[in-house]
Amino acid sequence: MDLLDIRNLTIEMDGPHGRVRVLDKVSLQLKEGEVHSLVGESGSGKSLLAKAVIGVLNPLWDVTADRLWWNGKDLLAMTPKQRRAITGRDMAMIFQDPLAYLDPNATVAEQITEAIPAGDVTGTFLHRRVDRKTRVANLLHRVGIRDHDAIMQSYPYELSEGIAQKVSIAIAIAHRPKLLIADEPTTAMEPSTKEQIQRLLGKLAVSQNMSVLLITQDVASILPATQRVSLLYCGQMMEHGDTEKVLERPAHPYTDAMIKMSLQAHAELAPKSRLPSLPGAVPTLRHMPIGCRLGPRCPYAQKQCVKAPLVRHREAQSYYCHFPLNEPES
Ligand SMILES: Nc1ncnc2c1ncn2[C@@H]1O[C@H](COP(=O)(O)OP(=O)(O)OP(=O)(O)O)[C@@H](O)[C@H]1O
Repeated sequence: MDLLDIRNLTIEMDGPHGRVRVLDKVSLQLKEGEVHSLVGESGSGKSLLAKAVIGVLNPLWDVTADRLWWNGKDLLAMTPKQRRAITGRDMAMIFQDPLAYLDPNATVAEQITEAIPAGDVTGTFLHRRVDRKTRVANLLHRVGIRDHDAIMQSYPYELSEGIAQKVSIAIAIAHRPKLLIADEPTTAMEPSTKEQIQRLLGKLAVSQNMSVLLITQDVASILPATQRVSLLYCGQMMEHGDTEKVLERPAHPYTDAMIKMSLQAHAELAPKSRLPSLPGAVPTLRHMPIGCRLGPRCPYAQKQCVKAPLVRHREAQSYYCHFPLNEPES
């Protein structure tokens, strides 16, 4: 059974110019212990999808789904209190700018201690104090911080960006969540730190049997750890599947373009060379194309694309496209 099972999730909201559909029948499944990357350009709906999972969407928006299940339970049928209980116990989230989320006035040790569930620490006052300190040290060790004595006493402003993100991960995993949502956790970091954090998330997924939903705009940045990948464009799912398969033989023109853009961005570009991006611009919410929303920008689009494509499968890949690329020769 999937830990998270989302089928045809749609989110609509009323804006000044009428009703807009910000997520359009999006499906995504997440298994226990899997690192799953959710990739898409800015405004594609990645954060909204994450917010729908943790249940913090504006209550005035219309949220419908054939299925929004957590561990076999229907999240949409729950009361806000029941959902908060599940989110608080089973889920955690980290963000792009860890320093903005850490308390500037408390030491690392104080902040991690606060995140350790009270029931985990028992015994006499003295015993609890020693136990807490050991647990904090263990958590720092688990996120790859060796010099934990010095880091424990530090305030956030004394930490490098990479260490601060590791501390925020230590805080997030202190209550042993089943799902960690990492919303662009390495976006502004330098490449070596980026890779360290990505590998750490991959290692933690295995050692804690924790699923990670890794949200990013850059398809190349997911490589070190992720097993499955989903690509969102303008609130529609374009393709998802086994990361290696999807990146080696993308079926959707959007995936293909994202991979090429990313590879070029990471390569040494000759001066004045053009990035191979899609023509045109991302449409605004008011002017969403009908059918496949990539249509007007897609080099392979034909008349048929004004009808939203149904999901199609090949091996460990699923995609939503009438004219897929890299079809196996028959
Ligand atoms: N509170 C809101 N009110 C109105 N529109 C919103 C709101 N939150 C998000 N949107 C719109 O929904 C769409 C998806 O937004 P979302 O934040 O999920 O994108 P994203 O893929 O996470 O982008 P980024 O990578 O920039 O964070 C965008 O067009 C955004 O303008």
